[in-house]
Amino acid sequence: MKYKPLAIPDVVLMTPKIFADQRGFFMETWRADGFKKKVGDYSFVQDNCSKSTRGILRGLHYQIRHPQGKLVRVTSGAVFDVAVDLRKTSVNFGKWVGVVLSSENKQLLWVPPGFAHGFYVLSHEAEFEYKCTDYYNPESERCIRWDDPVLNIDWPLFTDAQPVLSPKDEAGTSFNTAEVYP
Ligand SMILES: Cc1cn([C@H]2C[C@H](O)[C@@H](COP(=O)(O)OP(=O)(O)O[C@H]3O[C@H](C)C(=O)[C@H](O)[C@H]3O)O2)c(=O)[nH]c1=O
Repeated sequence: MKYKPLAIPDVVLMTPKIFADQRGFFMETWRADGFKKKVGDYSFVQDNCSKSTRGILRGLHYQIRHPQGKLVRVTSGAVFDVAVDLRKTSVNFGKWVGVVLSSENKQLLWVPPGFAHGFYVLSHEAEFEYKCTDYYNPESERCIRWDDPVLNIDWPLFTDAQPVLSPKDEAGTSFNTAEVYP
């Protein structure tokens, strides 16, 4: 497994070693020892999976209490995955990083607690799997709009349609009015 800190160094792009043979491939997608050494001492308590179709955008989500670290990957298709630093004391407060995650590149992204997370589906369909460091806590869920002008995220949008959002995401707040982490 290779671990590469991104422009916001707490966000880490992980590239598994792929063992390909005539049957297909094998890869280790996560090891506690390597993750603890290279990323940090986190425990995962919940695994999630979602499926979306082309042009769907989920996010930008975070839990203001019970903040979740997320180790995310795409098992089918491709998405543009975004993490936004919501830690007020961070030098990268309000900054974002984005990467393409796909079943082709098989990469994983570590999104630490303190970040908002979202993704935009680039392929016909995408299955998205992730491990979380805390449990789902709907009361503390918050959403910032994907198109917030201050965050100014450069989503690789299709020109033929606006992103498809859930009502919750349509009703997201602005970054300037969002609750953030101390
Ligand atoms: C997140 C979650 C949701 N749910 C239920 C609540 C709803 O009835 C249904 C769909 O939830 P939601 O529309 O919030 O799902 P997403 O839009 O995919 O939200 C997720 O997508 C973005 C990208 C994230 O980073 C978060 O993990 C999460 O907010 O699943 C659960 O039962 N447990 C959960 O952990």
